[in-house]
Amino acid sequence: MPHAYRDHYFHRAKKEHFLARAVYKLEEIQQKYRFMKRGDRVLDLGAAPGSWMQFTERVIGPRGLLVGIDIQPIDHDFPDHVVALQRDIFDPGTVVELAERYAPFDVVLSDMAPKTSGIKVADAARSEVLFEQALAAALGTLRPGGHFLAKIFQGQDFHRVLKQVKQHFGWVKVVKPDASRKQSKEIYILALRFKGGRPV
Ligand SMILES: C[S@@+](CC[C@H](N)C(=O)[O-])C[C@H]1O[C@@H](n2cnc3c(N)ncnc32)[C@H](O)[C@@H]1O
Repeated sequence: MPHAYRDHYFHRAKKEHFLARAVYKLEEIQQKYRFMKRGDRVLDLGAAPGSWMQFTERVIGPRGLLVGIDIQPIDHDFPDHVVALQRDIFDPGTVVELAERYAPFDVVLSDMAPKTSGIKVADAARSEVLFEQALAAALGTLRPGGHFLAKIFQGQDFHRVLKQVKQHFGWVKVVKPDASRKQSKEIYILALRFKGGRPV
């Protein structure tokens, strides 16, 4: 990581033994909206290296279930109620496996991000595709009344994507946590109260 990015949150994550500074974005959203509860079943997409998993595992406790997936390996020792899988969300078998083996989920999280090229329009377009894939996974695995939180880089298609989310959830809010770098185009869409299932 370039030295310039080693900010307050980076050092805090090291000190508090979190695998990434990203944890503070989820912590902030959870503290404000309390959308995850003890005993929940949670799916975390784009979970490597695993800081959201570390945080979520503590929120849901041993009676919950956490499934984290990433194309990269998730190399961390988690307790028994946590499953870490190396999978590509674009592989059609991934959502089928999640739906058949682990659904229904109370909450679907996605912090998935493309490898950035520095070309803002291209990076936003790839992030929007990842977001739509996360939304499809959520629609196929959430229980009615469940919640969805996902990252997206704001680009040309942002409002179309937001409209799509609003069709499926009772309450939707765009959130920019303090821990998200100001210069970054990333924001999170928090969508509560899934209106109902659709087959995978
Ligand atoms: C910002 S990182 C996630 C950090 C994570 N939330 C944490 O707290 O440790 C974004 C992740 O999205 C993953 N990702 C990107 N494309 C993916 C895909 N097609 N399928 C699954 N994961 C993907 C990347 O491998 C990367 O690990």
